[in-house]
Amino acid sequence: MAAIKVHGNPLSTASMRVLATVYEKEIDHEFVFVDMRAGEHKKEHFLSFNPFGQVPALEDGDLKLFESRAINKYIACEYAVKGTQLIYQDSKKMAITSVWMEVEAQQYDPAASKLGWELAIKPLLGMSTDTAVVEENEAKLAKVLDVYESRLAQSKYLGGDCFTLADLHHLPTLHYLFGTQVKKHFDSRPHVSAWVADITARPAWLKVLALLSQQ
Ligand SMILES: N[C@@H](CCC(=O)N[C@@H](CS)C(=O)NCC(=O)O)C(=O)O
Repeated sequence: MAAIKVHGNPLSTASMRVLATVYEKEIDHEFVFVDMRAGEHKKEHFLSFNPFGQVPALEDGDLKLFESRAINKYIACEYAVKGTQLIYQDSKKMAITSVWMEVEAQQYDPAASKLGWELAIKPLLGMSTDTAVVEENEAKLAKVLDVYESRLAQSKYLGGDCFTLADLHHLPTLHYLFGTQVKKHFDSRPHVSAWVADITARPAWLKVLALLSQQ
């Protein structure tokens, strides 16, 4: 029997974030497909994992978790000896990594997710893009990327010398944004551009993309 179960949908950015971690950690796992088109995430069974009715959720024995970033922190701690070390054992190094994990969640992701929705997802659904929302969030994202450019000029990865969850958490939104006009904001900043090329080429991430391409 698999060690853990990931309940999610490969098209969902938050599910992709957890899958990237599971692949980095090389953990035996079962992926339980949640059919969002059929509304499975709003039905009783899935609500027992996440009362907010959003994917992903994790089951590890008796433990049930939701919120992709919290799931990833748990996996990185619980399976510390397996696969890639996605967190630091040293508390000062980990504190710095935690700062950049918060930056991703609080500064980067709100703008990146809105842009992904407006420029990548809405066109797929035949909905029209709100250009005012795009303009506002492109400006917000550009400011965040200026900070990233300075940070990455001094540090190979956001959290420090090694690839950590602080980098990994960006991968799903990067995937959607790179098919849009927003790519230019990453390309025009040399350290950000080199960092994106590095983290998106990781074998674990390529496995997530392979799963996505089967959908
Ligand atoms: N902060 C949550 C966000 C989860 C989330 O927004 N999931 C989306 C898919 S990416 C979802 O389930 N949307 C359906 C809904 O909100 O009804 C996490 O990181 O896990």
